[in-house]
Amino acid sequence: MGQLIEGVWKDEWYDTKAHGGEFKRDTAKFRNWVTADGAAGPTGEAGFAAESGRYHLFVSYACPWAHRTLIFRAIKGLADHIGVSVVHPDMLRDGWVFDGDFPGATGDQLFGSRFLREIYLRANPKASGRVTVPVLWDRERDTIVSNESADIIRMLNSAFDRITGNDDDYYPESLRARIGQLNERIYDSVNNGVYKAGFATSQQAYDRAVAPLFDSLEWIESLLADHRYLAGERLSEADWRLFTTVCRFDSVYHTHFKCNRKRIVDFPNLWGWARELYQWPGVAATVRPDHFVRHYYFSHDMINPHRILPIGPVEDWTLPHDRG
Ligand SMILES: N[C@@H](CCC(=O)N[C@@H](CS)C(=O)NCC(=O)O)C(=O)O
Repeated sequence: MGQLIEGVWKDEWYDTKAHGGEFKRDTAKFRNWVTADGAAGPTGEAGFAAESGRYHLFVSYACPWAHRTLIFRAIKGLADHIGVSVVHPDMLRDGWVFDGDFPGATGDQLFGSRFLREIYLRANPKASGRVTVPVLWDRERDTIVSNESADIIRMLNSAFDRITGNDDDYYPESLRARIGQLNERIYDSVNNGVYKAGFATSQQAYDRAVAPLFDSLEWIESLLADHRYLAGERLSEADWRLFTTVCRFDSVYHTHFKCNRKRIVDFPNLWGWARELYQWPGVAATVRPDHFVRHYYFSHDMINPHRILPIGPVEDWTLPHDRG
């Protein structure tokens, strides 16, 4: 675990001391957009046109942010157009590595690198900052398009539609304002909230994270009592962004990050909604408990010093979801 400083790897854990024991997530540094015609997107440079075979994703099956991009690749019919390299689930002194000795870890399919940081240094030999997944790589310009999952899923939602013929829209114009409101609260209190609770190094920082987390889960439970999906009757980006945290919750966050006031299975609407999304065509194959259980319990030895992986829980995600 570490970061790049002016192109040099420094092995260090998150600095929570600077913020009263609180974990602060870094902002992503590469923020270009793939667009249908290569015009510039909301941030970054122009020149990244959607083309089959041109782009590649570097991901971890363990990571909820990377998981979003794998889901969009699956549900938007992009598997034949965007390649994938999957890192090893253990993230230790060297950060993410490409060892292939774990089922589903593919190694670096483009360059045969050992470390993910080599991909960042290829894009910018003087790169500084955390070396995170997901990374969307451009094989033509030999650089990183983006390392921000929130942006990558919006690109995958629409930029390749002419190539795939799949125009399913998870960010429709009419729901954008509502999706924005949902994302804001859910990102801060749930997606990132579990990390703020789990990485807290003071009681106060933990308390400040865990109360809003469960308030938000109760609020989501009530939304899902009245509507099939978060933004109403239509499945949207907001649902997929929440799903990647929810599918890790009972097996990882509940125990390892001490988010244990309740489990997902204790919220009937949320649990049914989660099973429906899990059962959505193409999605189950992107959910890899073997990677996420191993990653969290093994990599974070400051939380779990003996690196013992837990036996449970046993939950059946294939049960009928009863949401239709
Ligand atoms: N803003 C990024 C966050 C990605 C992120 O933090 N990924 C984690 C894995 S879950 C990571 O790679 N962490 C490595 C590190 O912080 O050194 C996104 O959503 O794409």
